[in-house]
Amino acid sequence: MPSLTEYPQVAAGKIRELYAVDDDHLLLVASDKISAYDYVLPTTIPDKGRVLTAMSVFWFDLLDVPNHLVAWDDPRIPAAVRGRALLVRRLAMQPVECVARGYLTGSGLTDYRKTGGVCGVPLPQGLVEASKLPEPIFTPTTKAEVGRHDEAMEFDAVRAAVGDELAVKLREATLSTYAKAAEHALSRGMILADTKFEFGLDDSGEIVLGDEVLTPDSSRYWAVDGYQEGQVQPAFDKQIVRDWLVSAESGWQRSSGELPPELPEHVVESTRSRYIEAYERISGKSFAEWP
Ligand SMILES: N#Cc1c(N)ncnc1-c1cnn(CCN2CCOCC2)c1
Repeated sequence: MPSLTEYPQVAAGKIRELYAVDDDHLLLVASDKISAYDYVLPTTIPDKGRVLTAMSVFWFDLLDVPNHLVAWDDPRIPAAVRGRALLVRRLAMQPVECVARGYLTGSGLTDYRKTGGVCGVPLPQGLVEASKLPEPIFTPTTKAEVGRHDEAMEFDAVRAAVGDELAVKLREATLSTYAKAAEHALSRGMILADTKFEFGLDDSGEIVLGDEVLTPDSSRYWAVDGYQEGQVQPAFDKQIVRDWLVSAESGWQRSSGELPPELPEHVVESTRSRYIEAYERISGKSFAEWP
């Protein structure tokens, strides 16, 4: 069994790293780190990396779309990261974050209030926080460098970046995959408000779904119970952390620019439970069965 140190690191984000296994394979490793308010918090959430990896594996298996997953249990995966690592095939990743939105919130709502649409896609008047959109929309962004925000792209910018034909294929793949996932999530009592996919091309030029998929880090999940148009919905996974950080108990001021403090044990444990609950509700499986 190899050690992770044998694999050169080829990319790293706030929460995950990517290593080269060989010319054709990479290892996508999820940590237990958690971010909130654009900070990576000093406290980790035990098992978060394993839960989110298990969710990606579930979705790759459920969705009938070509994807980069080779294995999650393979001799090439070091024991130290087994269960929170995906062995994937190397793709030519496209320079677009492929976002699908079924509901209006966050930066999409901000764009709508300024322009009447999102990423140049016109929407009906009268929509409010958390409104369900008449149909899901493709609202791509750039892939910003670590520490910077992704920037909204209109469809013409996607066409300029990847060409007309591939732009259309990315939009279709994004919306069809979102629709399948949102339908399943709803059947499990969860609203998939929006999600971000990353696609690459394989050697035959086929579009292949990459990165992590449909995790609470790449998606907004809301519980159907309690959904209320017109108000900010609690994030299924991170709301406990967000609320504690802005509560008097934390002693932290978001506007201070200071790093957030360590999380108390009760917030860590509740948040761990929420990630596990999200996985078990979506997959119908027990997390205890994950390696
Ligand atoms: N997945 C995948 C993949 C692939 N299958 N083939 C080639 N490149 C990539 C790749 C390279 N960077 N990213 C962005 C996601 N990164 C994850 C780690 O953390 C940083 C962000 C994906």
